[in-house]
Amino acid sequence: MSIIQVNNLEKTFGSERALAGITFNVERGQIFGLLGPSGSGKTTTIKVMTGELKPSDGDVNVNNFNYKQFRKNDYVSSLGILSDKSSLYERLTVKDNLELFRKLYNAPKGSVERVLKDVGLESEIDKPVSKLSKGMKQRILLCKAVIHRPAILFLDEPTSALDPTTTEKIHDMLEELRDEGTTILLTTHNMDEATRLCDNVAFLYQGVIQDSGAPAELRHRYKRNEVHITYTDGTVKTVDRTEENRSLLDNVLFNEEAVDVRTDFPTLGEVFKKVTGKELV
Ligand SMILES: Nc1ncnc2c1ncn2[C@@H]1O[C@H](COP(=O)(O)OP(=O)(O)OP(=O)(O)O)[C@@H](O)[C@H]1O
Repeated sequence: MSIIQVNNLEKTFGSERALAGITFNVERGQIFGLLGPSGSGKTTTIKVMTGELKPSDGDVNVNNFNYKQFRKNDYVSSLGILSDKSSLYERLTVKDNLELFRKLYNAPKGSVERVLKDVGLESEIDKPVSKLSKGMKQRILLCKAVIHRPAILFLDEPTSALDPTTTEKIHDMLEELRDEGTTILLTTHNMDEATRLCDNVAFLYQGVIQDSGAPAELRHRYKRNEVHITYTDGTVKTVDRTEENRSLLDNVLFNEEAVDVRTDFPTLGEVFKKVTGKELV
């Protein structure tokens, strides 16, 4: 059974309809990406799942808890959350910050050193948080979210506005967490991030899931039926992959007339634009 089940979830704020009845499931041990431009409803979805907001309609079950039980301690302690509201005590050291959360969640001694090692920041353990760079703080916030080894991790735009090296380190850590069995639900605008990390994604736009699937499957589903041939003299020809071009394509491959033969797989960003008519920015 799926660890996250969202059925016809609706959320309205007064006359504003943030979620217009969305349905999706996440399997245990997957990284699932909610992709959408600003205002599409990603944060609202996460806030419902973390118990911060109540659904206006529909049903949500996470890790065998119904949304009506999302305020229970057992539920809350099974989650790790990283959002733009997550914060650290600037004047305390990295160690003191993380020890506070370790004790709060009853995590074993040594957990602080373990998570810091995972994000490559063990040498910063005695520094006050105020002395760290933005990328380092984000990695410490991730440590805070996972110190108690939660079953499910909710990440609201975990790498937005971070440099490529920090982003890479965070991606490595998320993959390790998945390998250990953690289920991760993240939101992002970043299609490269989604393509690299996510087992499945849902395209959210105007409070509606417009399409969903594995990134490779979506790219395959929306591919153009064209083949680009680069011949040995440098000329490039584009032909449709149809029955009547079969012998031409066979010849190209068999006679080694071409230096490159490529089919056109759109990027996930191009697929998003095709589905919604909107750039994912
Ligand atoms: N507390 C609130 N009161 C009123 N409207 C809200 C509230 N929270 C969200 N909304 C509205 O719901 C819609 C979805 O917002 P949400 O924050 O979920 O989008 P998002 O996809 O996370 O965007 P971003 O990428 O900018 O964070 C927006 O139109 C927003 O204005």
